[in-house]
Amino acid sequence: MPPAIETTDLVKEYGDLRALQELSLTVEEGEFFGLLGPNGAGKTTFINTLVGLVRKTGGDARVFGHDVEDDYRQARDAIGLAPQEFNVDRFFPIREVLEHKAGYHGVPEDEAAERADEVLKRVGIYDKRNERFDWLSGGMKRRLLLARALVTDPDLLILDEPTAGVDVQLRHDLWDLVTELNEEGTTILLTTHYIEEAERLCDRVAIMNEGRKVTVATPDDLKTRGTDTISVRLESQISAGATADLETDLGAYAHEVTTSAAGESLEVRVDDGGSTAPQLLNDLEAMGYEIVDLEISRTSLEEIFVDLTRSEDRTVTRSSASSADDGAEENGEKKRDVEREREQEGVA
Ligand SMILES: Nc1ncnc2c1ncn2[C@@H]1O[C@H](COP(=O)(O)OP(=O)(O)OP(=O)(O)O)[C@@H](O)[C@H]1O
Repeated sequence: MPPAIETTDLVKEYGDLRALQELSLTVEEGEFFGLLGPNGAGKTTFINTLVGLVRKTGGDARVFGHDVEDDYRQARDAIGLAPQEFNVDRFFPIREVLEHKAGYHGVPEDEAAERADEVLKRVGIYDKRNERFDWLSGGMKRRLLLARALVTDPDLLILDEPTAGVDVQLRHDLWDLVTELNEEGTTILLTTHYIEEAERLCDRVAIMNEGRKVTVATPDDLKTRGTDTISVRLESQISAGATADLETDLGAYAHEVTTSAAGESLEVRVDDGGSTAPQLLNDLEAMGYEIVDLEISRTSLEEIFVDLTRSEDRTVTRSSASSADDGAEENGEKKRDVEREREQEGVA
């Protein structure tokens, strides 16, 4: 079986802005895969390329082996997309919106009605089935986007920030539901700004920055890339002059030694706090310090993420020749994208 998603050297340019820069990424069938990156990293552009809302400038993109442009229909039919934006027809009851969506992807009428009811129950808004989109609360709208993504029974579910702005209860409901779907065999691609969400749900995550893949790893592997901090409280004070000596004496394993202003505690940054702490204790005692308390803290995934995507200049590569006209053209493309999406989603 080919991978659920396979891109090779994928490039997308909006005018002179390179939103995707030779991005090669593979998501295996059955994986729960996270896409992380700061605002503007290219996550939505990547997704939109897969679902045919954006035309790639270069490279290759396949979904279950189907080229996303040459075999658009097969690739698109395999995907259920819950986008970031609410792009739902506002004039029909939501049950009909789902029926239209299923019909658009070739599901016969009777079956479409059954599926619509089934997914409305599954996401917990069946009692709202005869209401229109605008009458739903924000959280219910998010549930509906998920229902619409599921109504075609997709092999690949793409969730673009599904829990942005939802309350804690709904976030947990959605987590449970997508975990269940993944356990049933659906491959999931999730973009999120909540590191905790990625850590909790994903088998692997790709971190993107400025259209490039920075790294791909399991959340656990990522965490091992961070450093630990050992905080030590001392009985006696460290004199101002002794701090430099400490740095030299502990230099074999300490990346950084910081002493408090009053000199009664210090923080030592090391690779692995657990295995280094006994050595540090010995060394400090040998120097004549008495230890009152010691605590080890790990770098959070969030800190590692910030570190990996730290950038002097947050803007994506854009030539200095960029003009106001280019901007208008890009906006035009954005508009065309939305129109195409509406067309494809069965909206007017
Ligand atoms: N249609 C468009 N026309 C011009 N530029 C665009 C268009 N769509 C996206 N961009 C630009 O491409 C870059 C990547 O945007 P994209 O929306 O893919 O990022 P993202 O990682 O999804 O960001 P966020 O986390 O804020 O949703 C940004 O600089 C954005 O301004």
